[in-house]
Amino acid sequence: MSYLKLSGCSKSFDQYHVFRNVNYQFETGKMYALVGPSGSGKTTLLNSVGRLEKLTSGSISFDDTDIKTIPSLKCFRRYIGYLFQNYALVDEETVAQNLNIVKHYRTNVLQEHLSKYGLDDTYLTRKIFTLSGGEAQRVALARLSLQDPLIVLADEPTGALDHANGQLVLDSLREMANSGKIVIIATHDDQVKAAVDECVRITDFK
Ligand SMILES: Nc1ncnc2c1ncn2[C@@H]1O[C@H](COP(=O)(O)OP(=O)(O)OP(=O)(O)O)[C@@H](O)[C@H]1O
Repeated sequence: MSYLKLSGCSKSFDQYHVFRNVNYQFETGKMYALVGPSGSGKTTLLNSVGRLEKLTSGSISFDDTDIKTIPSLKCFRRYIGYLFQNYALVDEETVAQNLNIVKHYRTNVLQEHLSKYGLDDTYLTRKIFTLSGGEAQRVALARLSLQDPLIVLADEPTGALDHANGQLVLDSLREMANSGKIVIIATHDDQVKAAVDECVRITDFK
């Protein structure tokens, strides 16, 4: 089993302390919800793990490797995958172009990953702006599945979806956890809280 370990993590913006001295260990194969009131620092903590934010102090390691020592490209290809509330897809481009954004895959590989999320071949040439929110999030899941990262960071991934599409996202994230990934979901959604193995309350660290 592998671990993502947060040791003495603190983050401030100027004089404002978002979180202080966070110590926590996430395990592979588990799904976690990061919960707390609006503005409590969930996104900031998630982005610190994902190296989109720099910690003010402390460290984050995967097993014995400090994640900030991993070369950026390797980190974003192999270690960190993201799922966002707003999908983070390029609206004016096709589904295939969005799936090929990091690396070019053969069409049958794209089809295989789309079909896992209930999207048939006709979606490959659809532009993102023609998709529903639920379909767009399935494309984002297919992109994540192609990337196959060790750690999945999801920021309110069900926030813009109805219950059925939210459940599809949660079932897909559960499958990723079962395949040995660490899945961390920043959320306010009770549906997510009910689906995870552990709820990590960010206010407990303050
Ligand atoms: N780049 C920044 N500069 C200054 N302050 C920031 C910055 N990013 C976030 N903050 C502040 O840090 C605090 C935590 O924000 P964050 O988005 O992490 O909270 P959150 O718990 O994810 O909130 P929500 O549930 O509303 O999404 C907020 O007060 C926010 O204004």
